This record gives sequence, structure tokens and C-alpha cells, in this order.
Amino acid sequence: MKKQLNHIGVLTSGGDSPGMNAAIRAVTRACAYYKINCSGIYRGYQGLIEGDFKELTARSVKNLINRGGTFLKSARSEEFKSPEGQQKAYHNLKKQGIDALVVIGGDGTFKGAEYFGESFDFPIVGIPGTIDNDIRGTDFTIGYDTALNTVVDAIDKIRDTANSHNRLFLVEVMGRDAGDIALNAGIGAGAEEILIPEENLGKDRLLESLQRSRKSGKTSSIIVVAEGDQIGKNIFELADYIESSLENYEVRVTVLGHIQRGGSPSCYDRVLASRLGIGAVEALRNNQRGIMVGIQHKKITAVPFKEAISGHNEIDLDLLRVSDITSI
Ligand SMILES: Nc1ncnc2c1ncn2[C@@H]1O[C@H](COP(=O)(O)OP(=O)(O)OP(=O)(O)O)[C@@H](O)[C@H]1O
Ligand SMILES: O=P(O)(O)OC[C@H]1O[C@](O)(CO)[C@@H](O)[C@@H]1O
Ligand SMILES: [Mg+2]
Repeated sequence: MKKQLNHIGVLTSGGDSPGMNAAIRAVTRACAYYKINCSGIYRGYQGLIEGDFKELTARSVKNLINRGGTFLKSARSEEFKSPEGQQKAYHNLKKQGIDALVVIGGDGTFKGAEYFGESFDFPIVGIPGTIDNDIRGTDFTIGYDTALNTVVDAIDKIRDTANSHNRLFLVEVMGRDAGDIALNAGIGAGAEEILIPEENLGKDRLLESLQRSRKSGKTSSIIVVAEGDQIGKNIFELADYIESSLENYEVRVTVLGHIQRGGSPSCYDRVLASRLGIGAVEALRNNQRGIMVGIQHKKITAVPFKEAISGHNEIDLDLLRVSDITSI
């Protein structure tokens, strides 16, 4: 039998990503459209534990579609990983009369949602919001497209200096253990080499490639390194290794860091967030739970949390071949 759905809570959790605001807006407005009460929960699972709620109406989410970050704020909550923390969260949901949750975040957020939903028999639907694009069952996560454009923009600027000074630049991009940003932004920015956690190319191959580049007449180079890459312990160590192994190489390191998570979302991310926000509310109305709404081949799909958290989306290793050929 269908349970009555009167009140949905929405939160953002884990690293913020551009387009999270657009997703909250879509959830709120879908609730207004279907005449369901909506509450925003501040600071992710930590706000759930502390009872930090605010009623959201269609007008509370005005002027948000273009804004980066998340106006509900985000957090990484250690307390939510404990049974005591989850019990407090459940108590607060009941006290507020919330019947179901929409959680916007990454794989960690979905792990938390899966345990909580199962333990307390509570309906939860997830929306993939992370720049990492590391969630199985969705072709894209909200924020990934914007982050790619930010990285390509930054590397275009770095290229000016690399070129003017005949330097080799190592540029570190985010992706704790996922190479999607490095691989796609690397191709888009015309990098010589792309180092990703999924594929350890080895130090020797890297040196050979640099020597080949020099012989072919290149005077400057850009190597994009995902932060989770396995070759060096860290990017600075890798820079030292290259400088000490090859003659006449002036190496500089740029760590792009959190600029990749900020900024106004791209049109793609705004549309994706809008579709997934509505998809999440409609899934709950259809009595679906324990799932993530994602996008596959342009269609909105429902994927069980268990599958979404079972590993990363497979990376398209053919892109390495594209990079090798185009950087010859
Ligand atoms: N095993 C778990 N059990 C309960 N809660 C969890 C678990 N793993 C993660 N969480 C909760 O989810 C929150 C967000 O997870 P995490 O910090 O890994 O970010 P994420 O959602 O993967 O996003 P991103 O990778 O983009 O930063 C954690 O701070 C924690 O509160
Ligand atoms: O500084 P924070 O918030 O711990 O986040 C860093 C991590 O979050 C992510 O950007 C994802 O949001 C990872 O790629 C990165 O390792
Ligand atoms: Mg994650």
C-alpha cells in the first residue's frame, strides 16, 4: 500500500559542487508543485543530528539557480557514522514530521543514506552531486561539467607561462581516487600526459614520453595529474624526480585545489540538477526508496544505492589513446 507523502527533507552532504543549489531549488519547487511540504536541512547529516531545519517554499529558492556552492551548506559528519548519531537523526526527522529524505552528495553520502534507510526503514532518494563523477550508474554527476570547464580555463592560462618560459608544468586536479576530471580536462586543455589513479603508467614511461616530446621540437609541456595518482607520493616529489632525471628541464607545480569546486554552474549542470531534483521527488511519490536518480543515455534512471556505491563508474580508457595521439 502507498504511504502518504506529506513532508520531504532535503540536504547537501560531502564536498560542495556547482549545481547543488539548482538541485535544491528543483526539489523544493517539485514539492510545491505536488503540494508536499519541504524542509531544508543545514550542514548535511550533521544538521540532521543537531536538528538544524528550515521550511522551504517555492520563493525561498529564488535567485539560486546561478549560484555555486550550496546555500544549505555541506559537511562531512563523523557522528553520522555511529549508531548514536543515526538515532539522533531519526529522532529529529520524526519530531519534524518528515516522511522522506532527498540527499544530494557523493558516494559517501549514499553509503550513509543506504545504512540509515535500511536501519530505520526510512525512504531516501539520492541525487549525485560531486565534481568527481565517480558514482556508478550515472553518466554524469552534478558539478562535474562546471569543474571541467574551470580546469580547462586554468590550464589555458598556465599554458601562457609554460610557453613563454619553456617550462614543464605539472598541474594537479581533484579526484581523490577518480581520474575523470584529469582525463577529460587533460584532453580538453591539450596536455602532453595525463596521470590517473586507474592506470599506473610508471615513471619510466613518463620520462620517455617527455624526451620524445623534446626531440619532436616541443619547448614546453603540461602534465595533468589526478590527486589520487599512484606514480609519485605527491606531485612535488614527482617534479623533483623529473628535474633530477632529465637535463635542462625547468619544472613548476600548480595545485588547482578548491577553485575546481566553486563558481557558477554551467548550463549543463543547471539542467541536469533541475531534472534530477524533479526526478527525486517523483521517485518518492512513486514509493521508490533506497535509490539514486541518475542520468544514462540522456534518460533519468533509478539505480539502487547498493549499486551506486559498489565502485566507481568505469573510466573510458580509450581517452588515454586519444590523448596519446593528439599530443604526439
Ligand atoms: N559508511 C558510512 N556510514 C554512515 N555515514 C557515512 C558513511 N560514509 C560516509 N558517510 C557520511 O556521508 C558524508 C559524506 O561522505 P564523504 O565525505 O565521503 O563525501 P561524498 O558524499 O563522497 O562527496 P565528495 O566525494 O564529493 O566530497 C560523511 O561525512 C558521513 O557523514
Ligand atoms: O577539502 P575537502 O573538502 O576535504 O575535499 C577534498 C576532496 O573532495 C573532492 O573534491 C570531492 O568533492 C575530492 O576530489 C577531494 O579529494
Ligand atoms: Mg566521494
